Amino acid sequence: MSQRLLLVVAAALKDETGRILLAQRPEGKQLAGLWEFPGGKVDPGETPEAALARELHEELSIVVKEEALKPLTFASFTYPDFHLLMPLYGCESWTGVIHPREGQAIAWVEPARLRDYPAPPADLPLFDWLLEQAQAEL
Ligand SMILES: Nc1nc2c([nH]c(=O)n2[C@H]2C[C@H](O)[C@@H](COP(=O)(O)OP(=O)(O)OP(=O)(O)O)O2)c(=O)[nH]1
Repeated sequence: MSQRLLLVVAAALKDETGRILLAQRPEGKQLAGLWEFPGGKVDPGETPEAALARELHEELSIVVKEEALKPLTFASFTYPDFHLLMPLYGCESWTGVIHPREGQAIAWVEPARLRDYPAPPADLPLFDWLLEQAQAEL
């Protein structure tokens, strides 16, 4: 069976203490209520980095330079309607103050606590990857 491949870009925004920003998917969206990385679909003709900078501005009102987006790892996960391919970029610098613009709750989460937040299944290996990285940095 062939499945639609959906390219979604996501960011692990990291603060000075190593915490990662999660955002709760707003009501009415697919997977509502689950905690995820900010990001979204790459539009036709858009690079992944441009798409992620755009989404971060739309969702959180911050400005991120594409050079500040560091490729980390990716998720590849089959949902009922599509196959998700989601590169995860790290980002430690931006301008502006984080302000959720779509009514979504946000949380700064220590890597060891990421698994406490109900999340889309595609994200769970990414949570584990971030924890391993944080532990390796100690
Ligand atoms: N942004 C984001 N999406 C994720 C994550 N994990 C995960 O499975 N997804 C899925 C949920 C959605 O099916 C898809 C992203 O779609 P989206 O609805 O957030 O993208 P978007 O903002 O461009 O959507 P739209 O409402 O403008 O159509 O990827 C994640 O950590 N972050």
